[in-house]
Amino acid sequence: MQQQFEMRDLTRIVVFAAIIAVLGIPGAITVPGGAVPITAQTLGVMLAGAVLGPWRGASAVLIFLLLVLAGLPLLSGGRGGAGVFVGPSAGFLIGWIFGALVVGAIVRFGARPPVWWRTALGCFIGGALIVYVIGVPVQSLVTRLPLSKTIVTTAAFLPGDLLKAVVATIITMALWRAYPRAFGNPTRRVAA
Ligand SMILES: O=C(O)CCCC[C@@H]1SC[C@@H]2NC(=O)N[C@@H]21
Repeated sequence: MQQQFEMRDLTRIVVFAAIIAVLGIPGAITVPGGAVPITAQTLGVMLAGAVLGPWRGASAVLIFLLLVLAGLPLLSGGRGGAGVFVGPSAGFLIGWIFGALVVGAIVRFGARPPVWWRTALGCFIGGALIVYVIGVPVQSLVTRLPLSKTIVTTAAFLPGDLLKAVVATIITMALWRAYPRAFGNPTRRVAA
């Protein structure tokens, strides 16, 4: 029964879709020579997977992206609409769905409570590497920049994405201690 989808799950999913949107408010950092910006929204993708688990986390990202597709200006810098899904960021945006899925799978592997090092590893592998694996080839195709050169521009994302994985880990561990219900159907509580 634990896997049953509840109304509260939908609420959690919508809350995390909103968190991803809010993280777009500070805007983006343009990478010199790169067509894809640095954005805090990947922190929201990591948190969605780490806190909600793979499927609910990916659903939060999917809802966010559907709202963007519908034209809501929810991407950093107030962008939205179908155009972003055929632009240089397209693969990264689709990669966010799989990224959240992988973050959640790694963090949730072996059940709860979340373990800090696996949370950090999951956030970095899912929230950064998996996103790059899908995003970089698409960026290369769209911009017609050789793959090797596109990979070089991707290095600019690494420091920020590492930092975001650390921040996502700290928030996830703190949230588990303070409010395990956020994770949905907690079966075990950690000692304070
Ligand atoms: O708003 C956009 O158009 C950008 C979406 C994709 C940004 C990618 S996701 C991985 C990497 N880390 C970042 O901070 N930016 C890129």
